[in-house]
Amino acid sequence: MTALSVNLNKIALIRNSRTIGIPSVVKAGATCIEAGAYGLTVHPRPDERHIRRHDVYDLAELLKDHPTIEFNIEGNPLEAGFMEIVRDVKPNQVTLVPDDPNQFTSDHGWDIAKHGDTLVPIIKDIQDLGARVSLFMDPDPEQIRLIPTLGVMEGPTEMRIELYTEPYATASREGTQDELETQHTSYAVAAKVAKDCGLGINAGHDLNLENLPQFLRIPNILEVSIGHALTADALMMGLGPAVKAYLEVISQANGISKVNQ
Ligand SMILES: CC(=O)[C@@H](O)[C@H](O)COP(=O)(O)O
Ligand SMILES: NCC(=O)COP(=O)(O)O
Repeated sequence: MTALSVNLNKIALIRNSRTIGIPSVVKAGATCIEAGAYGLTVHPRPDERHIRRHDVYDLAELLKDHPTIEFNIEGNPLEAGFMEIVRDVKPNQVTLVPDDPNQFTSDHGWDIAKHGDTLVPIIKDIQDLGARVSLFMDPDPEQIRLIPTLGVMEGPTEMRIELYTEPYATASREGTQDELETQHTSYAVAAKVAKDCGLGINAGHDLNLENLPQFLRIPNILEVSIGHALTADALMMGLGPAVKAYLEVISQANGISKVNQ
């Protein structure tokens, strides 16, 4: 069953637009847990435009009362302060994302050929903390095939990739049927290559209630992390009902994908 990790970035973004602390990121996290989310995701960016450093520690405190709920922290490990937060919090998963500090949003995966050697000691440090490492990747088989050559597959924790799904989501929203099928096929091929390399497969960015069913026909997607669209849906239906709506779509899609596996 594909796990749903709810990204709380946009709750924090709304919270930051006033100085009175609402909506509470911690209360939103608790609501997601109550609704059945498998995990919580945060992306503390250097400019703290949404998730602030204290949010990460506050959520870590909440999750001490919920030991089965996974905590996924995303970010660029080469940015100052990120690894300090990871070492302090020791999350279940760390998703490494090659974002520049002033990027509007995440919009590309790692170039393993160029940065793989730099990532190796970072990956090993994170694995030594007991956390799973997920590398944010474009659906590029050649790049994905380079990951096992880094010597990080034999560590104490599972190695995963997170497929950056914005191109698929954009094709689903505004592309032709051929463009959508082409994108979907590229992700299916990338997922197969990752599976054959022994990598676990996560996915995220611009996934929503409309584009998830088709995407999850790709087998072996272990986790989707969703925040922007889920928060928009929550403004209309409530956060708890929105989480439940995503869980329902995922469980139905998984039922379909089981047939294809
Ligand atoms: C890595 C990724 O695709 C998202 O998790 C990212 O956190 C989105 O960042 P913003 O919420 O700042 O757009
Ligand atoms: N890794 C993707 C994520 O956490 C949320 O992305 P989005 O749903 O906000 O686009």
